Amino acid sequence: MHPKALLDHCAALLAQVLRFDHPADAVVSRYFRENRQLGQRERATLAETVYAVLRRKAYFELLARSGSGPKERRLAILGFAADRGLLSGALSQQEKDWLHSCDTVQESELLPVHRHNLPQWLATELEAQLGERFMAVAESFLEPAPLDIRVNSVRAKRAEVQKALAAEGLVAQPTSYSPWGLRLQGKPGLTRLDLYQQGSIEIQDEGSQLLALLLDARRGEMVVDFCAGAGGKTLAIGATMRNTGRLYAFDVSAHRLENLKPRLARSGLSNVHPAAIAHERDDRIKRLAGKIDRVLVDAPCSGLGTLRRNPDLKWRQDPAIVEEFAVKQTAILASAARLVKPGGRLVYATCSVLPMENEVIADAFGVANLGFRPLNASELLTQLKVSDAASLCSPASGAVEAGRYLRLWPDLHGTDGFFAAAWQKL
Ligand SMILES: C[S@@+](CC[C@H](N)C(=O)[O-])C[C@H]1O[C@@H](n2cnc3c(N)ncnc32)[C@H](O)[C@@H]1O
Repeated sequence: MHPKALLDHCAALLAQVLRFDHPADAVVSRYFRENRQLGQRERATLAETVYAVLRRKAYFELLARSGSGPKERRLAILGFAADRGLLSGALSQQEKDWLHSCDTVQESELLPVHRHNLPQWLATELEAQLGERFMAVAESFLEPAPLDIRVNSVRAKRAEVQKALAAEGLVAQPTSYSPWGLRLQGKPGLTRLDLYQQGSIEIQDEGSQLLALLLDARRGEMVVDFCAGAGGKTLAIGATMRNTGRLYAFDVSAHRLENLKPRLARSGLSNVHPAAIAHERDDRIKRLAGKIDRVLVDAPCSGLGTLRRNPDLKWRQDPAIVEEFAVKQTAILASAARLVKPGGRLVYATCSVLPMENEVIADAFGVANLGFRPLNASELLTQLKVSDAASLCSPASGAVEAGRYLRLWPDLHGTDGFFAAAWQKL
């Protein structure tokens, strides 16, 4: 495809994505379905251009104030995710001169908003929480996430998978904290590999793997993954149970649970029982009350810990939506807690970085549920032989002891932003 046509596609797709009426990945997929003539490379350039613009939208909009032509085209030029030579072939002389002048802008001259590229409400929240670390965290969210896989311990060993990947010419290193993880160099396609087709690997951020690890589900237990979705954590939990016991995968979205089925088939797990529930007080939940050894609540949340992958979220969420999530999270956690039997473990987790969806929910649950003993995440992970577990957890704050909560950050741990709290039912 001629670079001019490719740039036109980028601008057209950006115009759709920047309406923010649907998630960016859904808009991109729809655009690809509607434009079947686009090849693999062109699709990659289009998607990466859109994501580059979403990441640095505030900065690019500043640059786009100068220049001429439709705004989406200017943004697409700034974010264009292929080499400059190719881009040049698509630009007028005036656009080339404008782009050259944009290249000379010094970072030191920029206002904070043009460096952190966050909406003001979110910048304020994060700055209040992070103080001097704020800009480092914000900048870490501007980088694309690495590609992590989880080795399915029911099917294979991590070292074997690393070797098998090497035989395919793929470089992968063991992850720093998760015992099952490998981090790939670059972003190779993995789904065509036998390793993937035969269920030895799943694509999963290292942070997600650590949440499943924290539940520490054992052989023969009764376990519930309350918000299982497409089952990323379900599969990891099922493997820690060595394919024994009974693992219920609940979700209100039957559609998401459908997406678990092919993954389940590949994984070789036969201990997983997916079931759609109407809501968190569903009769099915009532019947299991007090019977479950371990319950994971991977709660619906703003997703603001995943901005490296979903940069549109920062422009689509707002404080009112976060407030709604907090209400939902409180209700789901309270219902899920009823499942846990005495001596059993409850884990509450999110992929949000906002205290309102994390510490505030967990602290309030603790105050209202004295029958649940808070567990120290750092101690649990140390027992599970995670190296330097204390560095993955929150420092002491107010009445809360150091290490109480798991708190993952891209700048510190190279994972998405995650939170988790654990309790034991007395
Ligand atoms: C963070 S996602 C889960 C991701 C999944 N655990 C994984 O690892 O891939 C949250 C899920 O909660 C589900 N959900 C929302 N409200 C719920 C409720 N009241 N009860 C159970 N699940 C709910 C959503 O459908 C969504 O799939």
